[in-house]
Amino acid sequence: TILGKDAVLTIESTNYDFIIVGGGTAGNVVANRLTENPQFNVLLLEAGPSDAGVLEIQIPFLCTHTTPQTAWDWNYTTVPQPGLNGVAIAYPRGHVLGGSSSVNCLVYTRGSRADFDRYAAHTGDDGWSWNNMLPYFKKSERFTQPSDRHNTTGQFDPTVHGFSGLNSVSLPGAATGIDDIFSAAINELGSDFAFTTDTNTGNPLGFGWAQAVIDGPTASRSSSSTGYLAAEFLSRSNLHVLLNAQVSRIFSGSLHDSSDQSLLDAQKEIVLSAGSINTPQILLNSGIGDNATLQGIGIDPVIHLPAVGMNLSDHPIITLSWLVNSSTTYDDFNRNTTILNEEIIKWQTTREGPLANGIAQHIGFVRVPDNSSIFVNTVNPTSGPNSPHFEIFVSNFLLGDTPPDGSYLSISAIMLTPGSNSRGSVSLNASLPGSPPNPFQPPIIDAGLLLSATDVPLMREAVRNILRLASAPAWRGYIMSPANSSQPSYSASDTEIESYIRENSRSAYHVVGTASMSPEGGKVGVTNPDLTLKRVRGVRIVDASVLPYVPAGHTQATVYALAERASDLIKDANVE
Ligand SMILES: Cc1cc2nc3c(=O)[nH]c(=O)nc-3n(C[C@H](O)[C@H](O)[C@H](O)COP(=O)(O)OP(=O)(O)OC[C@H]3O[C@@H](n4cnc5c(N)ncnc54)[C@H](O)[C@@H]3O)c2cc1C
Repeated sequence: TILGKDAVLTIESTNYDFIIVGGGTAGNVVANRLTENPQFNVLLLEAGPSDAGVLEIQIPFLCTHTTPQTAWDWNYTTVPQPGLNGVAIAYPRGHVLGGSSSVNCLVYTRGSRADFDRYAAHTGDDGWSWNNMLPYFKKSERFTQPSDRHNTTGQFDPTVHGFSGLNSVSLPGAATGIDDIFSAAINELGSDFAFTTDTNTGNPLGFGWAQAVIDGPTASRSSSSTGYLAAEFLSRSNLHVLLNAQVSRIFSGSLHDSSDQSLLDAQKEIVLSAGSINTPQILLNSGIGDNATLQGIGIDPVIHLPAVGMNLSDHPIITLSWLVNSSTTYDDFNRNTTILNEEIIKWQTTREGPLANGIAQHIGFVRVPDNSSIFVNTVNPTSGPNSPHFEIFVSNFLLGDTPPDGSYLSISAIMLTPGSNSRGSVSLNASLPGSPPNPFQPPIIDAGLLLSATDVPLMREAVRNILRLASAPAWRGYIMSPANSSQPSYSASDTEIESYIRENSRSAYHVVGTASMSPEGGKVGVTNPDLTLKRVRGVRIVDASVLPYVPAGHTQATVYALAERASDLIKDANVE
């Protein structure tokens, strides 16, 4: 059942075993898995509206139209970022059923084996190791034929994928004019650019076809809502979904003074799945955080957990673009509504065509050698052997503000291994001295980007690799000139590249770590390895905020797998 906001009073009169806060990527997985047990009565509370029928969400290529500053975005902005020349950046998060899985850019990457072995070592729980998490990646995944039904033999490794899960994944669903050129370019370059069949095996190094959370047969975005809350699950009598319902705090306490607020009880557990920004916000508003800081802003401390909202970790991204000699790039879809509308009609009638593609056709992962001068006086921030330092992906259009004319190629790099000083935070905005913050106001967000000694050198290495890729002979006659005169050239100095990086890097929106897990009994951290909130009974956190380090890849696949394991942990802990 999905209930509108008016249903609050009905909700109050009902007895729930579990209340899940946040119908996003992780929350919907948990809602689905817990309600497999007909004995469990589950309420899922989502602050945002329904995703039903929203074309911008459904059509893969329109993913860049879903944020920032839309009705499906929390529309957050960070504080000025010292690492980005003092600029405050947009910091989107999904505010809609499906959460960020309804608005993200669909790229499906899992990170490296070493990332998960580091989570296991960090928590002392081998359940988080790659070998133990691979079954959960597979459980969540349904690898589908791409929408153009092309032969995918040799384009992915079926042994590491799942084929009967609830989150659809596929290879690009429409060929583009750059596919053959890209293949020729990586053949010409070899070494770091060598072809790899699949970057999701746990050893991502190399370049290959990009996978995305697109359901091939319907050419549509697969989100936690389309998969885990499909009609067959919503019809379960023990699953109740309340939309437009924003949770202010957990634990009983006074309401905020408005008639449309309610107190709800969970008999077994509250599961916080509000994401890396809102989960710590709810905890802090509930008096769970650093005692002195909470007192300072007029909140009565309940549990002293200083790590709440700290340790925020994220990936910086940089894009270089070129004007190209082509009439088949996707730029027109982003600047001409007549052309876009024609394509939308084609997509609706055939479930094929360019709009079935996401933002990346090709992807690759590069590791900087251990003996690089970057690491002479600093710790190598890699999670372990064979783990990449940066990712490169290729787009058949200008990723960014579309110029009024011209056809473009963009190559972007994400620096995957922020150093230990690159940590931001989520804190509360105490607007009026002496009165507690309004829990419905946005928190203060610091993304902590590009603050460590290794960050810019690794970004610079990534930019040099983009330039190497773009200068492969295969692109001759295709790439014409840089799209932007400030873009560094192949012969640019380190200083020139650094200034481009500081000026143009933005977030890849892979924020984690603000309610990190740590060993049982550990003094730092927010949750135990089984994701229970430290020093509290009956509260668990299941979302990206529990990851103590950002994985070396886009984060949604990790969140799906994490939520699948968390569901098993919750079920095991609540056997009658
Ligand atoms: C624009 C963008 C692009 C991205 N691109 C990619 C990509 O291409 N590939 C990739 O792998 N990852 C990508 N990511 C990251 C990825 O989507 C996230 O890491 C992941 O979805 C986070 O899942 P989550 O469950 O932690 O949080 P979310 O999915 O954000 O879910 C949190 C949910 O809780 C709800 N909520 C929050 N506060 C409250 C409250 N107080 N009361 C009730 N409900 C509340 C929210 O509305 C939301 O629905 C992107 C993210 C963004 C924002």
